[in-house]
Amino acid sequence: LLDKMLHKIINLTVRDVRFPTSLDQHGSDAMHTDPDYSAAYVVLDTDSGLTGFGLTFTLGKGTEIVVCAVEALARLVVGKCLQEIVSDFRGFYRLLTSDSQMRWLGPEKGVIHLATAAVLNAVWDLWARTEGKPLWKLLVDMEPKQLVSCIDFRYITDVLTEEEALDLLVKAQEEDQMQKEGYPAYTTSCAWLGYPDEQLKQLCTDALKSGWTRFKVKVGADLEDDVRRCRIIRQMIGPDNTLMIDANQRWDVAEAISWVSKLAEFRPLWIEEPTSPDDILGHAAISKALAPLGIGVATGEQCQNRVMFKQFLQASALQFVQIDSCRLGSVNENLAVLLMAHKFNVPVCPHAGGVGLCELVQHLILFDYICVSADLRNRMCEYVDHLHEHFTCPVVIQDAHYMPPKDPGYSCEMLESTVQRHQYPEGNVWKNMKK
Ligand SMILES: C[C@H](O)[C@@H](O)[C@@H](O)[C@H](O)C(=O)O
Ligand SMILES: [Mg+2]
Repeated sequence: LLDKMLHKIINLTVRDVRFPTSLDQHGSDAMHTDPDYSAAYVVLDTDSGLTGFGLTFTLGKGTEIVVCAVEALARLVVGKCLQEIVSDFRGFYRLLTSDSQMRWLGPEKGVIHLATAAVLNAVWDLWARTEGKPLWKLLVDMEPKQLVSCIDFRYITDVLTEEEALDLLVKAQEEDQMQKEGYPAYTTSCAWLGYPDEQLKQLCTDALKSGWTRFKVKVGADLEDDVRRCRIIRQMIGPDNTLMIDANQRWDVAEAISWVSKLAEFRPLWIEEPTSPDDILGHAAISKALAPLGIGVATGEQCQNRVMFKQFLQASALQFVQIDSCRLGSVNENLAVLLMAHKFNVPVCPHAGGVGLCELVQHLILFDYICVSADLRNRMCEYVDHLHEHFTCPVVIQDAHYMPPKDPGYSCEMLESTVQRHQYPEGNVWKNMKK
């Protein structure tokens, strides 16, 4: 093992891979009306022959900018051996995020942070493959001291110190239960905003048949539509199943409160991204106003970094933390957020879907359950039923639960044939399309 750890990363390639999901309105919401699910897809080659795969998620246009940012980070990775990186992973995270010239592009936000996520996801994948374990298991088996040494505590020590983090990590006990039952999931696949009612009904019927009990509906563009769609879905799923609604940042604060109040009769568990993802105090006001209605606020898929999450938690501005495997600085930064959420006693319900997000984030939420939260109340991981067939180790869903992945790595290796066909703009899928 040590031998493999000593081998060097000799090459980084990054490709722009896009799927024309907007043609069928998959993934559409009140702000993103024509998303083409895409990825900046990173491959790390080593001189041992082992390969690491990573990605970050985008909506189509602009992926080429993320690709450029990854290329700009490549020199910080190529030439290093894995041992050198993981023996001081905090240092390496800092190197990527705090490069004295490049940090001006962020810091730790926007395109440069998406690029950091893609690169670090590939490094974690490489590490897990080197150890021959799925990433979640690598984390579960790791000594707490080493785990905590991967986290950059800069800017969060006022709420979480390294010593506290060590205390929060519980001994792994519930692994067997996860192997047997899996981690509970909810589906967003039935009710994208661009789907007509007939399609929504059909998908909902199918989902109920397959055992789904928790459903998310897109809202926010037109109140009358929202009322009609929420009514349909609440009637179909019955009073005991769970409903969530997602506005994707469409409203101002007062508008969010009045709009959601009008949907309260459908008893949503949460309203997701009611307003600007940067407006912490706005979210706090919305949380306060909606609490008496029994509706929580969820956010995180566009929360820039651990510092923002810290303030959301400090301000009681969210009741559900939605970590994202490709928005934050990979596993390193997500570990910090999982631990802070636990300290504040706020459940983590990861954002997934897109392309590869389910494959990635399942590892993080399994770790969260086994080593941090040991709790399933009000907890579930998002699931979206698109594009899994393009991965070499796609997620396994059984009875609306994520079954723990068994293959070594972080599960985001794509089929090479997929990458070639979907590469933008030269792949066959795009060559003949007017886009
Ligand atoms: C553009 C995307 O599909 C979003 O609508 C999606 O991530 C969504 O917010 C979600 O929560 O799944
Ligand atoms: Mg969302």
